[in-house]
Amino acid sequence: MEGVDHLADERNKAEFDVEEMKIVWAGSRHAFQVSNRISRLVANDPIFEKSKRAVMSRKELFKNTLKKSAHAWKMINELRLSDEESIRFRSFMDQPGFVDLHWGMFVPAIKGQGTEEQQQKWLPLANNMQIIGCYAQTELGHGSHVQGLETTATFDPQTDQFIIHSPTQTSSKWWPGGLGKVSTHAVVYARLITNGKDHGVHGFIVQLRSLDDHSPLPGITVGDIGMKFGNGAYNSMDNGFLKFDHFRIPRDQMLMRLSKVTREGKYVASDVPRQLVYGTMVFVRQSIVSNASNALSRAVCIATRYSAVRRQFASQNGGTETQVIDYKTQQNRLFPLLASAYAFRFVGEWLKWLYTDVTQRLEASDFATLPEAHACTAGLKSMTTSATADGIEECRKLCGGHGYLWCSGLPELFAVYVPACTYEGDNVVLQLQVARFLMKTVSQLGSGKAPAGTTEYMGRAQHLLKCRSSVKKAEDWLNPGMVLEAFEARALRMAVSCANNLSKFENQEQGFSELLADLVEAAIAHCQLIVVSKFIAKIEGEIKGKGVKNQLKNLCYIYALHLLHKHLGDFLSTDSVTPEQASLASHQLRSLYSQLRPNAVALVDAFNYTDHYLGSVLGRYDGNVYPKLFEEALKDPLNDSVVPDGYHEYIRPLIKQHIRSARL
Ligand SMILES: CCCCC/C=C/C(=O)SCCNC(=O)CCNC(=O)[C@H](O)C(C)(C)COP(=O)(O)OP(=O)(O)OC[C@H]1O[C@@H](n2cnc3c(N)ncnc32)[C@H](O)[C@@H]1OP(=O)(O)O
Ligand SMILES: Cc1cc2nc3c(=O)[nH]c(=O)nc-3n(C[C@H](O)[C@H](O)[C@H](O)COP(=O)(O)OP(=O)(O)OC[C@H]3O[C@@H](n4cnc5c(N)ncnc54)[C@H](O)[C@@H]3O)c2cc1C
Repeated sequence: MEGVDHLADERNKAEFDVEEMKIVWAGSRHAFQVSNRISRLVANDPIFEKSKRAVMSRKELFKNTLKKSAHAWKMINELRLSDEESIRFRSFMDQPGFVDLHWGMFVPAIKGQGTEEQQQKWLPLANNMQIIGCYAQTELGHGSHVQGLETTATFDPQTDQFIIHSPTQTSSKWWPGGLGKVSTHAVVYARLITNGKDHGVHGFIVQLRSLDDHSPLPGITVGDIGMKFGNGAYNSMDNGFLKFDHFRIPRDQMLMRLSKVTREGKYVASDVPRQLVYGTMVFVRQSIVSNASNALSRAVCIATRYSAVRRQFASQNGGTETQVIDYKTQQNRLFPLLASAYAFRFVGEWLKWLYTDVTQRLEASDFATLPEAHACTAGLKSMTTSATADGIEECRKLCGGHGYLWCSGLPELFAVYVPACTYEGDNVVLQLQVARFLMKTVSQLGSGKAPAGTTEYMGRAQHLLKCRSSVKKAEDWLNPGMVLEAFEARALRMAVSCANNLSKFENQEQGFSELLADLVEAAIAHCQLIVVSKFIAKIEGEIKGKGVKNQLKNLCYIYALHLLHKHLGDFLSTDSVTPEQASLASHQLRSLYSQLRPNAVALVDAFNYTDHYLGSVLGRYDGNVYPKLFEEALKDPLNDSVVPDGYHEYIRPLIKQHIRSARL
């Protein structure tokens, strides 16, 4: 029934102040107010309607994205939205497109790697969208191995220009978002060659298309790489290819904040670490962690509301059928995902802080925390995106058959989200960066250099390598110190075990490649410890609102104990817990599920998502699922006519043939 809240009973059960939880989720009262206002602004504008994406052709979808992006830009200007509001606006628009790369990578690359002069020249143009840019790093032959890029930028002292060239087919740029059909400019990563010497990969601002008629400039071959996974979904994005044929750019279009080429062609490296050329990726990886909590919370919101609406099988006393959310199996799959959404939110907040901190330090020429910032952004990007992609698919299954319907919102969410496990660094490749960092830290233990930041616990190796968990009863698993100690012992012991195994190899690189799988496991254990510890830090801080802290505590321990259960092999094999303690953890987890159950719907309401943003019949705020499923079905183009197109050509002849042969 229209106007009736089918989830009202669920909402009445909540034991906490949902409005205060909304503020905790948003990060601050101000952030909540911005999100709340902007999400409704987008939802109420018919231009941003998105339910027909699945039945649009690629060209229609692409044009629809252009239309939405242009309309969004007009509104952002007319309403004079701040940067923060504009970011929220684009995110609630919820349609991947070239603007994501323009604002998300092109502009940050110029800010991070351009000199003051270059910023003054290019940023006003980019900020007014008089030029549109993308980030062209990956090539057909190399994505992960950035040092293996083949595109060359050879300095020509005669003309004071760089000649950008794609010497092989595999050197063609391949994948950059926004490149295929829209971008007028790109930050292109190419091997810098001066006086015949290869100085490795550097960034260059390159104009690709005419600003008059949008045609590619002479020497540029550019286009879209074709359809990607899923209908609709990420196909709104024009991921592109790009080939250069001795294309010339002025010398001052090399991004020269980190190193320079003089008029004479002399390469001048500054004293900052060369890895800063990867700075844009660090920035984006950091933002991907918060995005993971957005995507996972959307899926969890849909699955939770629907699990409360959906009923299967009579209850034991023969009354109404059981809400599927009451099955312990459903809770065991759903509630850890709900907890993960909150966990990723808080670790994302912390990572943002870490990123801001390292940026300020770099500006003051303090590079000490750069390796940790790289390891944290890489590892947490990897861990949270993998868990989120798996979590969205789990939410689809939690919704049974209807989860497979496009209008559940879950197939598209999955299709759009899953490449996050690959872009901005393949998730395995990134964990190996964490592993390198951990191995280095372990090798320095005892050298007098105390590990700091997220590896501070390694400085307590003497204790952590020997200690036995003191958990004796199920409630002990609600003790933050005991939980942290188990996670620290597991992470440290896995890292030390890898380091010991590595030391058995004469050649460290060979040892590393033999032990890759174990190293990735150790890196994941370290990242999980970070997430657990940041969640615990959150619940130990000041939190307002009736019952809010209590709910967050439950979620925190569900997150931690579910991880313990899932990776029990690690915890047992490292002697970080005993089988008895593991069984107490499972007992505690079940109790936490029961405590969470009455609050489940309210906890997803706290995400404050509009029905527009959720884009799901199953996740509707009012829970009015069944009539709306029918409405959606009737909107399908196949239902435009009762007798389908093709009946006379293909169905009728079959049936008639059958009748004729039956008569024989
Ligand atoms: C808005 C969302 C839309 C998203 C659209 C998507 C966009 C993209 O996908 S853009 C392309 C993204 N591409 C990647 O992420 C490529 C992944 N590969 C890499 O980042 C690197 O090549 C690498 C980290 C895997 C390896 O780097 P490399 O220098 O070739 O090799 P080393 O292993 O020898 O590293 C040397 C040294 O530098 C440290 N390091 C590496 N990266 C960074 C960094 N970003 N910041 C700081 N330090 C870094 C590395 O750990 C090594 O340190 P040491 O062991 O101490 O020598
Ligand atoms: C949707 C999407 C958008 C993208 N947008 C952009 C963009 O805007 N700009 C841009 O420049 N790029 C972009 N990319 C490219 C992206 O960054 C790369 O695809 C990514 O970095 C992975 O590199 P790869 O494709 O070379 O994978 P590969 O490295 O070829 O990975 C293949 C397999 O090999 C494994 N592997 C590779 N190296 C190692 C190793 N050393 N040890 C162990 N295993 C290894 C990986 O784990 C993986 O299983 C995008 C990609 C996608 C899918």
